[in-house]
Amino acid sequence: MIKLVKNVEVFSPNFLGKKDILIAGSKIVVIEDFINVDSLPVEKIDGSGLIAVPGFIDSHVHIAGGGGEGGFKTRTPGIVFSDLVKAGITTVVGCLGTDGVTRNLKDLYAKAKSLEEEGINTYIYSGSYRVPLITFTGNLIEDFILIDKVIGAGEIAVSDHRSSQPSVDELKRIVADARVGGILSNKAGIVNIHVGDGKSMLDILYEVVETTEIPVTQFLPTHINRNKKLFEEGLNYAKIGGFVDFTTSVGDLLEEDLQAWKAVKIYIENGFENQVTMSSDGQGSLPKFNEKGQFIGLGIGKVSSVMEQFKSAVKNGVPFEKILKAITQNPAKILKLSSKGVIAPGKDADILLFNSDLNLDSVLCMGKLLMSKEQILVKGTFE
Ligand SMILES: CC(C)C[C@H](NC(=O)C[C@H](N)C(=O)O)C(=O)O
Ligand SMILES: [Zn+2]
Ligand SMILES: [Zn+2]
Repeated sequence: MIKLVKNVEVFSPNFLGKKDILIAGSKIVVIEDFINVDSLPVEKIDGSGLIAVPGFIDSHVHIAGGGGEGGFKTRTPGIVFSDLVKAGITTVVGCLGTDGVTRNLKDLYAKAKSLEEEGINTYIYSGSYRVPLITFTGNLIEDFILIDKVIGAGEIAVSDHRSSQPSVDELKRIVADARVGGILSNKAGIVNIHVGDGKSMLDILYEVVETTEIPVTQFLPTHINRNKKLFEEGLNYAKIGGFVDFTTSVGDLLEEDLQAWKAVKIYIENGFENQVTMSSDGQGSLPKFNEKGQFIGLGIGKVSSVMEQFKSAVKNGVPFEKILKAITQNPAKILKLSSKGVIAPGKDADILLFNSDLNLDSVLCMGKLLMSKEQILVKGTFE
């Protein structure tokens, strides 16, 4: 099927101006000021007054559910397909968290396949919080080579009372295997690190980088906006070239000024606009423990928070194309999703259309319309 998006302001994330975008199948093929296809059977989408941006990439979602830190009744449900569509998320990376026992990788894989059949792009991380890592094949390198959806390992917990207290040698082996697994399978081999509230913060990552040949870019540490000290330490980590991911779901758990959009703004002002990303921790639990380590309650991560933080950034004057990079081009590069994250000929047709008051009007994923004129066109199987 050929589609033509007419007369739309394009932020690729860089601003391209008012353009026509020709889509054939799942790919963007031509972007020009004016494309005339009157002789062809083309589905026209009127982009007048609308803004086109790349589909959002959420690098950290507990798509099959998570939680459990308050006992069985606090196990969270898996993600509902249209929640992702409404959040403008066209690519998601699924992960396991604290509970790597009742949650397992086969279930995570099956949920990723389910979401893919329902209409969005999905990938997964091998592993969970704990070391030794749970894997599909018993060997992380083999997971990369044999399981197409595996693009990384995580979320591996450090500096957290719920972690497995991994040694630096254990983490070295994991990141070494992820690197080689990624190289052999032409994938990112990224290691998604859950950083907790512990005082050791990013120390173990510095130690791995300082005592091996492995580049700091092999890691994607997340939750860096979870407390002020970690937020500050992340700036030093970015200075050595590290990537930093901020969690969008924690708004009500943090002091006001640690919301993801503000963290991104400050990192951009410090020159790290190509090293920052935002992810939702959707369907993950957001547990609270008191200073004695006692569980006092929990919330649930929401994928909608990516869209909320994006809008907050724009409303607070963060340049459109800069906050966009944090949820499109940057995660695409870090996750080595080379056909994603940018609106350009040859890239996948994952495109969001916003109207002038920044409400999501349409969602195209691999060239298929999932939402149009603010109406969901494609729902999940049981929605
Ligand atoms: C960033 C903070 C607020 C939330 C964060 N969530 C997870 O890591 C996921 C959760 N443990 C799960 O397994 O579902 C946390 O618990 O520290
Ligand atoms: Zn986490
Ligand atoms: Zn998580």
